[in-house]
Amino acid sequence: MARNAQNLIDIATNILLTNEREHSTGLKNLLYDAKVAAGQRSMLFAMVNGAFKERDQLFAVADEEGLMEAVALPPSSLPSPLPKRDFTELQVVLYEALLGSRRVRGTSAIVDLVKGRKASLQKTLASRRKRGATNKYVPKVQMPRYVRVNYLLSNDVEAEKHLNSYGYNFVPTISTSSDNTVTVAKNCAQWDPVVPGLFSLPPGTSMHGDELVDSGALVLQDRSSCLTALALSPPPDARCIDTCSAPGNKTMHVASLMGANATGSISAFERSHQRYLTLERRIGLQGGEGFVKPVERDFMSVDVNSEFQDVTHILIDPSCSGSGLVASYGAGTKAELGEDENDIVATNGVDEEAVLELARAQTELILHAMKLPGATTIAYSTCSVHRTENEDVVLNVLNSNPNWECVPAVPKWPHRGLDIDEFKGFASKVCRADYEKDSTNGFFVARFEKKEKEKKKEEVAPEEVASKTAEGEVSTKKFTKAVKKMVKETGEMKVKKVRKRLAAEFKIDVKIAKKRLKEVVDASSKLEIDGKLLKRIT
Ligand SMILES: C[S@@+](CC[C@H](N)C(=O)[O-])C[C@H]1O[C@@H](n2cnc3c(N)ncnc32)[C@H](O)[C@@H]1O
Repeated sequence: MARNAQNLIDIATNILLTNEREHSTGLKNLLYDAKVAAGQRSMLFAMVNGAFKERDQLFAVADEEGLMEAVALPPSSLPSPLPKRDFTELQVVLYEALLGSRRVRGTSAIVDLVKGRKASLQKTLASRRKRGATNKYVPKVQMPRYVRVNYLLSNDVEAEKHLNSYGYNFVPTISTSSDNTVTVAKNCAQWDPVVPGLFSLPPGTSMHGDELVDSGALVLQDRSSCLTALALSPPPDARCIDTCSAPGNKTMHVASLMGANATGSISAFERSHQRYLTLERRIGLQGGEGFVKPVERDFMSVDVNSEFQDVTHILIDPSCSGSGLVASYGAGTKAELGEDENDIVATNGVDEEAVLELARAQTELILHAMKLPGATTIAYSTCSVHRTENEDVVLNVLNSNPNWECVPAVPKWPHRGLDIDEFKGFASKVCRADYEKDSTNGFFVARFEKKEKEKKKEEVAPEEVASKTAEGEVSTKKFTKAVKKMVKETGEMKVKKVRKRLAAEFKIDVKIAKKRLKEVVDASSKLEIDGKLLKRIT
């Protein structure tokens, strides 16, 4: 009996672990595939779904009871990978003991632990409910304090001197391709091995009121959040768009990478008025005025046939579920930490519909950006760990637009996409970040590039771009070329016939063709060879 019960707990634990490993939002398939006796299937469904839904509540109770520590005492005060299996089994057993069948059966050490404390755990749960305690469980995460040097206003030497004056010594960073974690000792600082211009300080270091932070020369930004601008890395003369900018951490990181002598520009879109105001302020504070232009507008409203035709590089960091945010920083205010960079729509507890809706909007943003004729490079990121918002989005985009490909983003970053068969075409090219492996929030980044042959097709002269009109989006240069060709091929022709042929070729109204033809002829100084002929036909 106890063995059967333990078997069910083990199956439930494995399902939850697989679900987490594959960053899937659906448990249904895993439950259907489980090998259990017919009579046990409904018990398994209830156990897995209940433990999954009530995770925060259960862990919060366990934490108050000191059970989290009892399951796995970290070897020191430093963050250490938690033995995931034990915690997941604890989640299942707690569910059964407190909310499910209310019985604790099984043979494992976790079952014994919960059995011994059942009465006390029940009391804690009841008291939490009575005092209306939130059911959110925030893991005690100790993350280094990350600081980025803003190269528009400062440099690494100045930053080092500044930190030295506070008693911090820069020490060499120990990092290998297999260990990308960051551990900073007391009074030490270290440059990031992957992200240029980013340094880390010990967890809990408050930078509140720091002179260089207040002046915008130093920016408090999480390590993972720096990967997007790095994946884009536009040259200093690039024309860029950030489609989802506020509060501007990634926009201003792109600006910093382009440098103080950049000749390009960044149009920073933001659709929320409140957040736009923050963006505008931060662009000013961090030295982006003139070069970085805030645009209070929904990026989806951009007419890709007539606006921003010369934009080559696009950053897309859209609203997401925020499921990767694990950091519970020790000190510092929200604004100080730049936490409000994340526009979180659905948090834990995974609302599958909400996540699918986000993924739809994320896909549309990328596909819309790809329509800009000059676009060659796109960096896409989320602070979500769900494949729905990450690899699935990349796959959908690549299937919908074969003119673009996924290319390696930040090759130095050791952790790549989910190793699942359907993603094998690009999994090694995208980056994933994870608290346990990279000492940062959960994050995802992909870089898309337009395929070479498509770039050539789209190459258009600047004067041609400027002459595009809403009247069928026909450029004067293309139109003139077509008229010349037509006249050369056919010799004299009735004007009506010319108009009709042009209208058909450019898929425009005959009236517009007439107007455009007149424009071409009026400006026909360059059409001298055919001038006579053209005058006649008009
Ligand atoms: C995740 S946050 C961006 C964080 C920002 N990239 C940073 O690093 O500071 C997403 C932001 O994009 C905005 N947004 C979402 N969809 C948008 C759209 N279609 N056009 C313009 N802004 C959008 C949201 O209002 C929100 O402020």
